[in-house]
Amino acid sequence: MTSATTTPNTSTPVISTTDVTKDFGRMRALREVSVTVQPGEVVALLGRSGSGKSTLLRHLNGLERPTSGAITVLGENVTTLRPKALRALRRRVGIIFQQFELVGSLTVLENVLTGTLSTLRGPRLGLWSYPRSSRLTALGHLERVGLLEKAYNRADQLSGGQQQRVAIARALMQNPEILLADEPVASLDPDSSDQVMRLIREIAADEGLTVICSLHQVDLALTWSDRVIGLRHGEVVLNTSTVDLDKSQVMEIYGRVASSTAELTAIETELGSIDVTDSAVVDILRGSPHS
Ligand SMILES: Nc1ncnc2c1ncn2[C@@H]1O[C@H](COP(=O)(O)OP(=O)(O)OP(=O)(O)O)[C@@H](O)[C@H]1O
Repeated sequence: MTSATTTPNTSTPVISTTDVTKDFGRMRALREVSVTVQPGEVVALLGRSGSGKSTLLRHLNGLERPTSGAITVLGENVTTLRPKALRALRRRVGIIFQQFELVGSLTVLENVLTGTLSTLRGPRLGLWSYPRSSRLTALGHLERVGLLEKAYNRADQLSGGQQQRVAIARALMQNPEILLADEPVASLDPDSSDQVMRLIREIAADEGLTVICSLHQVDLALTWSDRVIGLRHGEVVLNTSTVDLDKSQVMEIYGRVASSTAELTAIETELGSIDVTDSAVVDILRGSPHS
């Protein structure tokens, strides 16, 4: 695992976007997004469905190209990289998804091993086609995520939370310096969501891994991240250290930028229920100047 020693924990950001705008036809998905992420930070990307979270994450490993603006990841200008250099960069950036993307008919161990495919020559078929060192590393990662005893089970026999932990182990096979997590707990129940977020947080701390994780839930963002970047209609409306925030403040910011009471209600429903005894929130709900 690459640690913070190879990506020095200085003020040089590992990720930096400058005025990134993305249009899909006439649909503007990102609006002049400028954010930086420091080495070892765990950042939550918070926003409703359609606010641009996945689009921003996809720009960070070059799966999308911005319409305008600049993106630097691990010192590389992602927007101008040639395919070979982009593949090399992607090996340094692990990614996990809401739907885990495991092969259900394969064993858990084989699924983890597929995380090495980008570094091995030729196709692999079956456990024994992988080098012994890779198999040992994969078993180590399974132990790290608490699933060593499931190594030889079929992946589709595992619960959703367990499958996401397998996906994390698979991402670790790349020795990533950055982990992008696209709604990693959106399909999970609250307990499993907490377990997965705790695991991501622990691995980030142990390995100096930088994490950007998109989430819908304010509670999870505040509990497990160092900083929350809030998106609304593709625009950054919040970019604040978690220690400086509580849930009502997040909702207040979303309330201030909501264009109508109906939008605020929808935001509130989607980002999580709020304590209506909180005076700031009650003020917004009662007398929104935007309604
Ligand atoms: N390839 C695409 N072509 C056209 N429109 C797209 C494309 N990808 C995303 N969009 C649009 O861009 C906007 C932002 O989408 P995005 O998936 O980034 O949002 P999100 O915040 O990740 O949402 P969710 O939480 O539902 O995943 C949406 O309106 C979406 O429909």
